[in-house]
Parts: sequence; C-alpha cells; structure tokens
Amino acid sequence: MTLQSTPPTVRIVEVGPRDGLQNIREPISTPIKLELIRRLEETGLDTIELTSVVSPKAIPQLADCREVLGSPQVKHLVSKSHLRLPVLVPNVKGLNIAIQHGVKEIAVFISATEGFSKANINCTVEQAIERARHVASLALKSNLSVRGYVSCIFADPYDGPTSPASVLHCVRKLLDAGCYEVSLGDTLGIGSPANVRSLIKYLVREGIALDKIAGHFHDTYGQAVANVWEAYNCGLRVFDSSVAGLGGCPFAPGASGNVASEDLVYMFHNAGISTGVDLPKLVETGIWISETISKPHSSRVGTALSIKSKAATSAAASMIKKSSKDAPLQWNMFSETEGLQLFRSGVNLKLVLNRPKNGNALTASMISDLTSAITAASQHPQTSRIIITAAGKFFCTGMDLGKESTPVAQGDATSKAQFERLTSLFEALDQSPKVTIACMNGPAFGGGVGLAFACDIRLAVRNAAVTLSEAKLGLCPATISKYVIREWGISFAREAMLSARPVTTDELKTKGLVSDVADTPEQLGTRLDELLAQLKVASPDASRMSKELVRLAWAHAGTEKQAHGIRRLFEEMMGANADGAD
Ligand SMILES: CC(C)(COP(=O)([O-])OP(=O)([O-])OC[C@H]1O[C@@H](n2cnc3c(N)ncnc32)[C@H](O)[C@@H]1OP(=O)([O-])[O-])[C@@H](O)C(=O)NCCC(=O)NCCSC(=O)C[C@@](C)(O)CC(=O)[O-]
Repeated sequence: MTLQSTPPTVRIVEVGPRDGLQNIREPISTPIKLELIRRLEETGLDTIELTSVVSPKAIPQLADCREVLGSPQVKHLVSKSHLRLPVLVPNVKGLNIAIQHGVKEIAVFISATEGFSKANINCTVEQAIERARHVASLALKSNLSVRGYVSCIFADPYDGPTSPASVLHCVRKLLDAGCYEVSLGDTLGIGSPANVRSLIKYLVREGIALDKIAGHFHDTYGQAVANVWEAYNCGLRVFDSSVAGLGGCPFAPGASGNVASEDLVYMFHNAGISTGVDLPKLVETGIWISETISKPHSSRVGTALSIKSKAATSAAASMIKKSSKDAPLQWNMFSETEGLQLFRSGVNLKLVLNRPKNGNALTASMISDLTSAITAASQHPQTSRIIITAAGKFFCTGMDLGKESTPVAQGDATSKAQFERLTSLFEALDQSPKVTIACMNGPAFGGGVGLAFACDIRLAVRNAAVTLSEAKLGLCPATISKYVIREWGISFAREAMLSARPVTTDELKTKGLVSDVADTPEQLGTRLDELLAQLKVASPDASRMSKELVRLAWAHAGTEKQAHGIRRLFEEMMGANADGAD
C-alpha cells in the first residue's frame, strides 16, 4: 500500500456526460452532448460514461440516450477496443435498450441505504441488489462488461450516517453478481480523508481486493481531491470524476458536483503519476462545456490554467493588433466574371466566389477562371497573398452537379475534362509560391472542402462546418483527397469521408486545421485583416522558401530530394542578393 510498491498510473473514469449532466434542468441538445464526448475522448481519457438509460421521468436530461447511443460518432467510439464506455442502467429495460444500441459495457447502481434507494430507484436495498444481480447476469450472458456503483457510502440524505457493514454487503453482492469493479459513491460529498481511510481499510480487512474498488467522490464539502489522494495512498487506482466538476443527483438534495477531472489530473501529474490525459485539452473542454451550457465551472485547476492561457493569448493578440492598422483594409474590385469577383488591397489578392444563391457551387467556367487568377497571381511579383472567400451563407458547396454545368454520369470525355479542370485548380493553389488563405465565411462541402484545404492557412466563421459529403451522393472525394488527407491525417480523414458528417470548426480548430474561428462574419473580416498584418513579418521570398521546406518534408521526408532541397534553399537564403542580406 505504499507509493513505491504500486505502478505510478491511475485510471480516470470520466462521468461528465452522465453524472455531470443528469441533474441539469435546462435541456442540453444531443449535439452538445456528442461534442462533449468527442472532446473528452480527444483528451486521452479511455473510460467515459456516455449516458444513462433510465426513466425519462426520473432524469429528463438524459431522455435522448437513444440518440446519443445511436449516433455514428458514438458507434465509432464503441468500436475502438481500447476504450471503455459504460452506460448506466437500472433495470432490464435499460439493459435491452443499451444492447440494441451496441453498448459493450453497462454500470449497475445500488445504494447502501434505504432512503436514497427508495428515492433514486424506487425500491429497497435488497430489491435493488436482486435487480442488479439479474441485470448483470443477463449482460454477462450477452458478453457485456459490468461495472457497479454503491451510493451513499458515508451518509444518506434521508437516513443519516451509513454503516460500513451495509457498504461491505453491497460491494460483495455486486462483485458476486459479476461486476469487474465497484465504485464507492460518496453521493453527498460529505466524507473526508479519515472516513475514506477507515472505510477502505475495513473493506480490505473483510476480504475486498483493492483492485476491485474505485472511488467516486462528490465535492460538496470541498474534500473530494483530498479524499482521492487518501484513497490513492490506501491503494485505490481508479477514480471517477467529472470535467469542470459538473454533476450531482436530483435525489440527493444539496449535494454538489463530482470531483473535477482537471483537479485530479493536475494532482496526479504533479506527483509523477500518469493518467494518460492531456491536461490543457481537458481544461479547454471544461471551459467549453461550462460556457456552452452556462453552468458554473467548479474546477480550481481549470479556472487557474485557463486564466493563465487567456492572459498569454490576449498578450499575443494585442501584439498582432498593434501591428495591424486600426482601419479595416480597403478592397477594390478589378475584375468580375460569372460567379467570381477579384479584389485587390496592396499586395493582397482576394478571390470571392459569387454564386450565393447556388451555395457558391463551382461551375466549369468558375473553376477555369479561378485557376487562371491563381496562376497569374502566383507569377505576379506585386502579389504576396491570395485569399479565397465567398459571398452569402456558404463558402463553397463543391462542384455544381447541375445538368448544364459539370454533370456526373456523362461518361468518358466529360469526366476527363472535369478531372483536368479540378486537378489544375487544386494544383495551382497548392503549388503557388504565394501565401494562400481560405477565409471560410460559411459551410463547405465536397470540392469546397478541397479548396479550403489546398490553401496554406484557414480562418473560419463558427458555423463553417466542413462536410466530405461525396459518399452520400455515391461519389468519393477523389481530386481533393490529396490535400484533405495530407492536412487531416489518415484516420480522421477516412472517418469523415465514410461518415460524410459535418466536421465543426471547433473540431478543426482543436486539431489545428483552422488557425482562427470568428463568431460573426464581421469578426471574420477583422481576423483576416489581423492575419494579413501579421503575415507582413515574412518577406515574400521567406514565405516561398518556407512553403517549399514544408512541401519537401511531406512529399520527400528523409530522402535525397529533401536533403538537396534544404541545401539549395539554405544557399539561396544566404546569397548576397537574398532578402536575408537586407
Ligand atoms: C429505476 C426506475 C426506472 C424505477 O422507476 P419506477 O417508476 O419504479 O419503474 P417503472 O418500471 O414503473 O417505470 C416508470 C416509467 O419509466 C419507464 N422506464 C423504466 N425503466 C426505464 C429505462 N431503463 N429506460 C427508459 N424508461 C424506463 C417505464 O417504461 C415507465 O414509463 P411510463 O410507462 O410511465 O411512461 C427509475 O426510478 C429510474 O429510472 N431511476 C434512475 C434514477 C437515476 O438515474 N438517478 C441518478 C443516477 S444514480 C447516481 O447518480 C449515483 C451514482 C451512480 O452516480 C453514484 C453516486 O454518486 O453515488
């Protein structure tokens, strides 16, 4: 039971999407819940309780459990073998719904005390044990894993203090029923380290193995982090927690949220104990969910670290602002063809897709005009940056599939011509020595996504989700795959292609695929101005050489070609007439 005799790792069971949300009255939409789950998984958490399948009258907030469990995103996560994604179920009905939705792990829950058992699941402790045993045996027969909870380990909101013998009785029954682990719930958040130590020692003395129990501490009395630490030092290695400290049970009046996941991760990491969780990402997720659902953020670590990072960000932003002129850039239109307008502001060229009524879908003539404009600008010494944006609500909905425009299913000659047109456009953009920027004023689909991701940098307005929608039309993202897969990475691109789902700007931002997200189109304009001001630090030659270095790295990493290329650029930049000489 000493620190030295056990490996320095713990497993965190993130209960935010279930325990964290169940007590919130205001409805939270299913997409927000799914986004929370997505973000949590991205932090490296490998155990996330997804939801509960309980009576919607008891817990209205989680009445959308079928939508959550049935979503392609959750189905995809459930298929990942390294993740544990338990779903709380109280009875056979809940189990059957979970099984229908492909769930691989459930959690059964009982209380060590009569008052809470009656209020929470409308039965006595013995009836609850019998129900949990029955549910667990059916689940095990269907090859599901079963986790268990025992609530009210220290006190019950209706009955007062809990006898340790009742806790022992419940833990034994759940382990006998086949639970691989039982989480000890201080539902009221009333216990303190002395209680924790005494209960764990008692359970161990009575024959309960330490690796069969986990800690689930609420923070009503501010003792939760200390309780976890004490439990760790008693030998526990699994702890339940909730991002931003959300949580609580409607049938435990006055009890507050779970111990915050951020606080646990910070504490364990500072002690050299690994959790596998990326703390900055977790902090970002905690801030995001509490802002999104307008609930107080209860993680002290989350608050402290986000203030620190905000300070750093605003310092950086003010540096950028200082360098930008306060007045917005003036753009002058100098050319207009069908569906495309060209503007200039100094060394910046802006290409505006202008078929708003058709979602800025690309006709054959627009593709050709865009290619010509980009090719000309790439050779024009007075152009340093090429921006692509669009009029109206959409950035670009891809190829125009209308009959008069760029039809599919027309056979060989049409297909070849369209292939050449699209390839030339994306290559012109990709090979341009100028800095290319997609300024995404709205959602993009198919070829529109290719346009954005063949650019060097992307800015987006918040609703500008991108969808590789081809699969829905019986197509595949052929010409754009080169750029999308390169920028997104293979697994993510494959999943987005196969699911044809909208990928949100927040998701893109988290992955570093868009550099900035603006809340409104006006703000997007300002962000573009700021970016263009920031880019002035690089001379045109330095930008071109940097782009070439990046290209050498992704196309020829580790080869002679890369080595020669680097040497050639090195010599060029050191030359007597190079920009560097100035
Ligand atoms: C257990 C029951 C169902 C008994 O509730 P009941 O009223 O005795 O049972 P019922 O069988 O008469 O069902 C009532 C209604 O619920 C429906 N129903 C019944 N079961 C389900 C189901 N699985 N999924 C969906 N619907 C269900 C059922 O169909 C019926 O609908 P109606 O005919 O009235 O329209 C109810 O009391 C209940 O759902 N309780 C759950 C309460 C809950 O989720 N509490 C929070 C979780 S526990 C907790 O937070 C503690 C923990 C785990 O985090 C650890 C800790 O901190 O201590």
